[in-house]
Amino acid sequence: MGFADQRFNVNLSILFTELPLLERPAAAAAAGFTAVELWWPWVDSPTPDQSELDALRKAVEDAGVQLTGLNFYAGRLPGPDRGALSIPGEESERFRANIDVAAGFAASLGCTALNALYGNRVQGVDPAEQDALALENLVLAARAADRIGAILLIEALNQPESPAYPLVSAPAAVGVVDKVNDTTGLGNARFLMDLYHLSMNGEDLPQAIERYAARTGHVQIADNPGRGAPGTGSLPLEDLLDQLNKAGYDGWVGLEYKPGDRPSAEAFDWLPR
Ligand SMILES: O=C(O)C(=O)CO
Repeated sequence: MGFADQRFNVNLSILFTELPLLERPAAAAAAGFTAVELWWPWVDSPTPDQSELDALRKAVEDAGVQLTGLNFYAGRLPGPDRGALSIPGEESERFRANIDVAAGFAASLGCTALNALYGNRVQGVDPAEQDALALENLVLAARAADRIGAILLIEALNQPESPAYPLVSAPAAVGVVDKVNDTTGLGNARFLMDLYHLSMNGEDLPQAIERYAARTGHVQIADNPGRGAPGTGSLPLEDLLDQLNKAGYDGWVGLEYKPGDRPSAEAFDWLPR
């Protein structure tokens, strides 16, 4: 086993961002990838014009790549926000308005994984109120995902870079996964295991894999320190992915790292060809 045995997809919201959005799918294809994933690309709009959705769909189709993952609207990301679904008021409404738009767009491209970022804590708002709202919205999202045959992903981020985000450990995110599944009875909520975020939180990665591989619906990687390509830091990513495979995870592994001081197309030299 090793990197050559993994199915990697490129995250087009962190790699190839030097290119306009509509050029990124073709750039990923030119770099040899068959699959891509995206954060919600319209940070100011949960409900963009149909023409914008159509243009992105065409760019993905024309490039001949599969969209394997899509984040729901998450506020300004990149930027200070980390999701909208637990933020009372306008942001929650924007998330709700986005649910069917994101699910419809995913379905139109055969994408079967939707990632719902939880949202930051808001000063002056009771965390219990935010958690209750989050559960309501995640249930709506899980049902929408189920209607298109998709899973709903819930991700742990890292505390140093996302200090107001409450899900900063694998157990915290998996706890939410379990609550959503218990409420819907659908079983389609899954953990998004981002090894970079977990390592930034100081988690024991082999132990997290052993405990949570069976509830993991998607994996993302970057090296640590630096959130760069594998080999630029000190994480034993090849071994960790092997361990995930042995534990039964055979899904996509998202490359969600920064290319560094080079064009993204040159940031894949660690990959065996
Ligand atoms: O914000 C991040 O780092 C993410 O991984 C979003 O999916």
